[in-house]
Amino acid sequence: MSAELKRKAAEVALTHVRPGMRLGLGTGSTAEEFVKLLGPRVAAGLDVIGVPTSERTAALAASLGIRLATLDELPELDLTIDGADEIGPRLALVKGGGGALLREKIVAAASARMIVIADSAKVVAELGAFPLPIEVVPFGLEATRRAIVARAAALGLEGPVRLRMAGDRPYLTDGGHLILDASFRRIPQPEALALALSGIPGCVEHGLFIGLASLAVVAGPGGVSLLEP
Ligand SMILES: O=C(CO)[C@H](O)[C@H](O)COP(=O)(O)O
Repeated sequence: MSAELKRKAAEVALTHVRPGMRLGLGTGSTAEEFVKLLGPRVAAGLDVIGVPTSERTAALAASLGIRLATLDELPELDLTIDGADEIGPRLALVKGGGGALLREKIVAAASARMIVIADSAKVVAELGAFPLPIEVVPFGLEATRRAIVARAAALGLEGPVRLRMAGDRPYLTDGGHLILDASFRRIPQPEALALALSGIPGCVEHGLFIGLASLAVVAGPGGVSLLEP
């Protein structure tokens, strides 16, 4: 997606921000467009406080003068703005392409509302073309991977479950965990898959966000559209 489309979606999301709001700040290139637009508004006097979902977003927001807090300091948020890798029916999402899914999900769950910003290519009739990120603890990695394969086989897993790499080393999340990217191609039963993955020891969190988003702002060549669950 072009930076311009990302910015258009972010601009619409910004109209939902009110003075005094406690904001969850998402991660990824689209969420960064939102943070970049929020910075000048804060400099112009908009009083909000942000809880970042990654060290990367925290650094960007701080550089723009946005007041930040931890989720422990502000455990209830008004609104989270974040991107997504896929937006499916009823605003079920796949997230975690940027590796921040654990903090993103905790922050979204602590928010009264979550607005997803994306380009129209992220909207799909069925989730699964984007490999599902699954955050796991390093201990027992291969046993956890096999358990994921065994549980997910009946729920649409078609391809490999691969350890995400950053160059020649495993990618490490902000929480010190690893990410397995699972190639489903189709996820016909997201709720059942989410439940199955959550029950696997060693699996910290998965990238299926179900029932969390209340609005999607989708920018395409023909303009911006709003999707509700
Ligand atoms: O889930 C995420 C990070 O963990 C991102 O929101 C997702 O990967 C979309 O990123 P982008 O806006 O760069 O396409």
